[in-house]
Amino acid sequence: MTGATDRRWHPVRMQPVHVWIRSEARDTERRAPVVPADVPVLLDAGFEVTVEESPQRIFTDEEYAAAGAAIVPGGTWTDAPHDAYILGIKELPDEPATLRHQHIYFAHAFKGQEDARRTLERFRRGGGRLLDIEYLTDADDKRVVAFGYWAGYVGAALGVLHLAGTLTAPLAPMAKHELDAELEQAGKSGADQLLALVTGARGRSGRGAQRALMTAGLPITRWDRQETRDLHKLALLGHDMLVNCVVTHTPTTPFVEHADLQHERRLRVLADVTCDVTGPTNMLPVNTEITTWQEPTRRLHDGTPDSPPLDVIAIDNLPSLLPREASEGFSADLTPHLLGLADEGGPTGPWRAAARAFDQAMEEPEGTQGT
Ligand SMILES: NC(=O)c1ccc[n+]([C@@H]2O[C@H](COP(=O)([O-])OP(=O)(O)OC[C@H]3O[C@@H](n4cnc5c(N)ncnc54)[C@H](O)[C@@H]3O)[C@@H](O)[C@H]2O)c1
Repeated sequence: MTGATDRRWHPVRMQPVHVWIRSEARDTERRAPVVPADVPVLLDAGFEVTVEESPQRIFTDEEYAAAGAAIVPGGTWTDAPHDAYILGIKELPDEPATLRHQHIYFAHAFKGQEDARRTLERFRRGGGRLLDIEYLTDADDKRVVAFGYWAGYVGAALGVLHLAGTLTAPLAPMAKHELDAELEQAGKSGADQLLALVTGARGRSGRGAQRALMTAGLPITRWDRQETRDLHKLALLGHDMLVNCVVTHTPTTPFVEHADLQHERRLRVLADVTCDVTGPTNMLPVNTEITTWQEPTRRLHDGTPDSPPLDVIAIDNLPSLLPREASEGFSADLTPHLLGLADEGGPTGPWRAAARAFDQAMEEPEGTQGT
């Protein structure tokens, strides 16, 4: 980290830090980055907190008002004071064409897609800055806030329900107690005799996946880096379900390849939480497409006389299916870092890391991002 001082982040702040929680543009997105229960934490630290009205958010406007936030109409962030941090989860609406504020959200804008370039261009034109939550990292380069736990929970749960024959589409956001009741029922109906393997078991989503499997009573095999070093394919294929929660950037022997499908196997469901379906480190190259809330499962192989058909679940917005729990967990992790925006010496390390990632993306010449 360089010691360079940023004009926008001068150590001596005259104004309190202003966090402006915008309404989400995507109408299926019910999550919130900060929940009402955490608003007083920010207010007590001297922050100003504004929340836009939203008909779809899992927490009501009244809950935010009762917590002490100022409530304003949806979409008014465009007129927010210049120094307000505009906080959201998913993409911004297409307008305005120029972005002048500092925005905190998941923009997926640093990997060279067409949309990414357009987003960065909007920031360039308006002089604003993107502090992408994916790039809030600590000194060990580890992400400090993520939705992984509930992604793993929901991914494994959907896998269990599919094994039990009770998964119904289209999927819709639900309450955890409803999902848990379905898991317990699936367990009682025989799913508790099925074998589940969780890869990436020590990570956030791996831990969430195990929790859901325990709710249904399935026996769990847990593999992380050490257990996959010498990959035991026959052991892997001897499970009914694989819940994949691995994050790796180094090419590694994939867990399930096309040739494996001809072997005698028990495996019949792949729940791919990672969803890295087109990346160079896709651990499940038998699948190259995501699945959706409308069609959560897809058949990958019809089976052989000795082996069952194989289906995949690879939904890339799993936490949105449990919006309340996902928001609460995320807010608990993010709020202490928001406090770091008001640090005496300027915003703390993770914010500086996110700002560096943005500056780097802005500096890269056209067409080289993500290569
Ligand atoms: N589908 C969704 O809706 C959704 C939502 C959030 C996150 N995700 C994705 O889920 C994935 C997991 O995220 P996370 O927060 O759990 O990550 P994490 O970093 O907490 O955990 C990853 C785990 O994988 C392990 N690992 C790495 N290489 C391995 C290997 N070769 N064999 C076995 N284990 C290995 C690591 O040791 C670690 O324990 C990410 O790709 C993330 O983008 C998906």
